[in-house]
Amino acid sequence: MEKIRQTLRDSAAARWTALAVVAFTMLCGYYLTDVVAPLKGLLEGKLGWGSSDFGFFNSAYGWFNVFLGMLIVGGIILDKMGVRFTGLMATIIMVCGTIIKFWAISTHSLDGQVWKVLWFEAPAQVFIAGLGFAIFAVGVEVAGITVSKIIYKWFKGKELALAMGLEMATARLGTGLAIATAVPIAKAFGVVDVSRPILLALILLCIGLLSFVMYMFMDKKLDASEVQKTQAEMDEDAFKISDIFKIITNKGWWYIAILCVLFYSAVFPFLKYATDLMINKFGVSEELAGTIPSMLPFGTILLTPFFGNLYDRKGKGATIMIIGSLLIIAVHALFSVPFLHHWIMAIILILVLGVGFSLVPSAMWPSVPKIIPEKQLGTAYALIFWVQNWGLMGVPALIGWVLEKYCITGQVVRDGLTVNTYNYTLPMLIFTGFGVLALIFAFLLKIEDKKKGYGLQLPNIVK
Ligand SMILES: N[C@@H](Cc1c[nH]cn1)C(=O)NCC(=O)O
Repeated sequence: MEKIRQTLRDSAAARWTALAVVAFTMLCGYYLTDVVAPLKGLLEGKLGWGSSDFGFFNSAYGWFNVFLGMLIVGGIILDKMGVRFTGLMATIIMVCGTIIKFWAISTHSLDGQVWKVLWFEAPAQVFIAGLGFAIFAVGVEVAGITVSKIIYKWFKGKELALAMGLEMATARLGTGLAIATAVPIAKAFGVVDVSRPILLALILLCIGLLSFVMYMFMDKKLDASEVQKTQAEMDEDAFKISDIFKIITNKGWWYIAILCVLFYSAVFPFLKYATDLMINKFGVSEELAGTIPSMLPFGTILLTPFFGNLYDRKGKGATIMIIGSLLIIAVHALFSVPFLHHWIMAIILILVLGVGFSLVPSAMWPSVPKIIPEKQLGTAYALIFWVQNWGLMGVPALIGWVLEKYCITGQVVRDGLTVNTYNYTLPMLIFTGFGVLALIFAFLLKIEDKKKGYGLQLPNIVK
């Protein structure tokens, strides 16, 4: 009988270690992604950033990813050059973008300057900080797709959804820590300094870069342990530009991509404003306001791998995405009800949102390899992230604009700084709308799965 060849991925210790190392890099990236969000009030009081400046800055996340197609370029590079080269480039880009962002927020040399670029007018500081954030975002998004491919490489036919869930859980620890610690760090030592949390994020990212370099050695070892492909097999597997056409003509892929942009538009942009919502609607103090939204990512840390494991073993991926979308709608609709303003209600809703935010991603990302072949996977993930980035770019800007135009209710003095107060009913109704549309696409995906037999309702583990 032929002996089954063992590779490094057959060693549980090796594959879980590889996962831990790359997940840590993502944690560092997610920390920086969200560290500025809880500082909205301090940025307004200390640096004079209005709600639309804040929204404009947050929209920078998608500037290069969307308009320059950097995510698509990153996906093609990933499929052509492999995970080691692409991941290293992505982490270096994250560090470079953060250096620019830190400089913009800590310097006084831009004070008093207002720039107009195309239709946008904002303080020079907002533009430069946005530029840094936009560069960082190219890095973190390409790192994200690279890590998805790395996980597939190590876990295909094994605990794929659990591994993806654990990676997301670790990354979200970064989001939770960012939301919970940004204001206390900015206010530490009795002097308010909004650049301090960004400096910490920069240090973390440098450690994340070292962590990825460590992974590169593991990846080399994995490749060496696998059966070497023949030239003909490599030519057959090589990514071709025509593969993009194959991906974008796949209806199932489109349903996942649209569900992704709608679902994430109801969550990540919400998190940017969640601290401010706690202060304005639920009357929580500025110091504690980040604690409640930070329960969202912390809650997902256990649940995302839990639902991933469930999907691995029992299947029902499409149904999981439908239930997750339903929860998101319920939570945002209840957040929009004006008389529900007790902080306990806020905690309950955030916890339920955490369940929804665990359900959809735990099933969505491991479902992509069921629809798209492995050689196109990097590009397929990149294209989904590209569609998603329209939402991550547009929705924060939209909410900032809506707040400033329709929702200002007055002004208060907090810690000696005069800031606006806001009514969040309209923004929360907008988030509810995204949830409703996401639900429709989750149903369409389930129908398409039934037609095409992708196996989204089947377990991932091959016995
Ligand atoms: N494309 C990323 C977006 C993101 C937001 N913050 C950091 N990255 C993504 O969707 N990642 C998957 C996830 O569920 O976190």
